[in-house]
Amino acid sequence: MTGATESTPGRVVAVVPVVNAANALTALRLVLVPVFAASVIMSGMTHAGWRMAACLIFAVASATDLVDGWIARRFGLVTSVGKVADPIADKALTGAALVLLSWYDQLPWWVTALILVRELGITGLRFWVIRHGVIAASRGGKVKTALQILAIAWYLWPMPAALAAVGPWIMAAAVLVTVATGFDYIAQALRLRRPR
Ligand SMILES: O=P(O)(O)OC[C@H](O)CO
Repeated sequence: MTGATESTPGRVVAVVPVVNAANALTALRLVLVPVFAASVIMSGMTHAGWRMAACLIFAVASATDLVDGWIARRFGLVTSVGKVADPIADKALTGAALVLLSWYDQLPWWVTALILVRELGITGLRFWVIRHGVIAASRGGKVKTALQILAIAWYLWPMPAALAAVGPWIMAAAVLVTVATGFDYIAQALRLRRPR
């Protein structure tokens, strides 16, 4: 699909189509969430084969997070819809994974609750300031998502106890960055809402 070009007196504004490859990958990530959840449920976190399948689906869905951002920047397909939808798709995927891990007693509920409160709160914050500007994912936000993905994949993949014991440490790092970047976004939102 090609982008249209819109002219206004004195300036030319390129209009990027909302239906583009980058946003399609974001949508694919959302579609993979129930497929991933079904495979975790099939595993009951006890069946090694289903756990591996769940982990691989989770990895593919997470990889779309890297690729959609790269495509959007490389081919000039950055849209406001994409900037808002991308973090929402990430949160749907990691949120589903965290809830399922807690449901199957792999992760304390307070960890899942803390991360979900931050993720849903920041999504709400993005809509609260949307009239003033878009809060795009920051570098810290991307590090946070990468840590969450690594930690979740670690919990999902069946492995010997000595290796599995590393998982909580990765999750602890993810929690710290999740909270710290949450405060950073709050500061950004307050700056955007400040009367000029
Ligand atoms: O920390 P957030 O809410 O900006 O989310 C970051 C995104 O998940 C990165 O793709």
